[in-house]
Amino acid sequence: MDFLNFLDIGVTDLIDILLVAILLYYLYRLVRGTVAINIFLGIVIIWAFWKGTQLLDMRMTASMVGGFMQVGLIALIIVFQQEIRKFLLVVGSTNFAKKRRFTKHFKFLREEGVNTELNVNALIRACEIMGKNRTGALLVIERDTSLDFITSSGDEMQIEINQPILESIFFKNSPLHDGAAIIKGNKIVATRVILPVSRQQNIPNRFGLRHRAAFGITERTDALTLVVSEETGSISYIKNGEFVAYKDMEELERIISKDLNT
Ligand SMILES: Nc1ncnc2c1ncn2[C@@H]1O[C@H](COP(=O)(O)OP(=O)(O)OP(=O)(O)O)[C@@H](O)[C@H]1O
Repeated sequence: MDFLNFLDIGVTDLIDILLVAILLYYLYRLVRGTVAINIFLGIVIIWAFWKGTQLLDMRMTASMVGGFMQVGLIALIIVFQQEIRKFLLVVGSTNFAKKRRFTKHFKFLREEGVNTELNVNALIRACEIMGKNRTGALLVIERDTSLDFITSSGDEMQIEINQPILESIFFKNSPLHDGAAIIKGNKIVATRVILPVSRQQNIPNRFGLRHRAAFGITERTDALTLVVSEETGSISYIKNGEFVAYKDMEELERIISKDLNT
């Protein structure tokens, strides 16, 4: 029963399997909810098939699929270019000082004097009023990936969030209304920020640059965005380069609060 040799498993093999499982899980989290998930699943299936043919010593099939897998590596880098970028950006710019679970044990890492809890209710109420008044708005909420690399394109500031402040920033005649506002903790840290625009083909044409900019930043980072349409007054919640569906404002508030705590 030579082919069952692979069942002879040691401690290092177990650690090896565990590490691969963790890596696959994080890869899955990165591509979850995007079109890349289908490509990712396809690759996992082909890889499992390849390993299966190798274990069963089916040499011809294994060498054919193996050849495909080797070329596939280059294709993979091209196909997952966005996700690899996002992954490296997340690894390179993670705000460890903001990680709640982390800072719970290491108080010295907390930002001094900063109320890090975002007032989601004020944010939602402001969006609701702006929607009713047909005031366009683009709000980007920072999570673990630092957004410092884009805030410099706008006007940096430190304003505690409340409903009237948000409304006055995006008021049509306000000098600050253009572009995006960046939210960090419970503060607006920049306004008039220019975001990278998404080149996704499947965004319907009725959505213009404001929405494309929201898609763009959430494709590249783990930020959350709220877009109030000037044209229709509708409020879109965009995360991971996708619209997130919600029934009413109460549900939206719950979803955002949950997303901020995971
Ligand atoms: N790259 C960008 N980064 C940040 N804000 C942007 C960007 N591009 C456009 N905007 C904002 O979007 C506004 C233009 O919105 P546009 O009408 O093209 O978008 P839309 O998605 O159709 O939104 P609406 O439904 O409000 O009309 C600009 O005035 C500007 O404030």
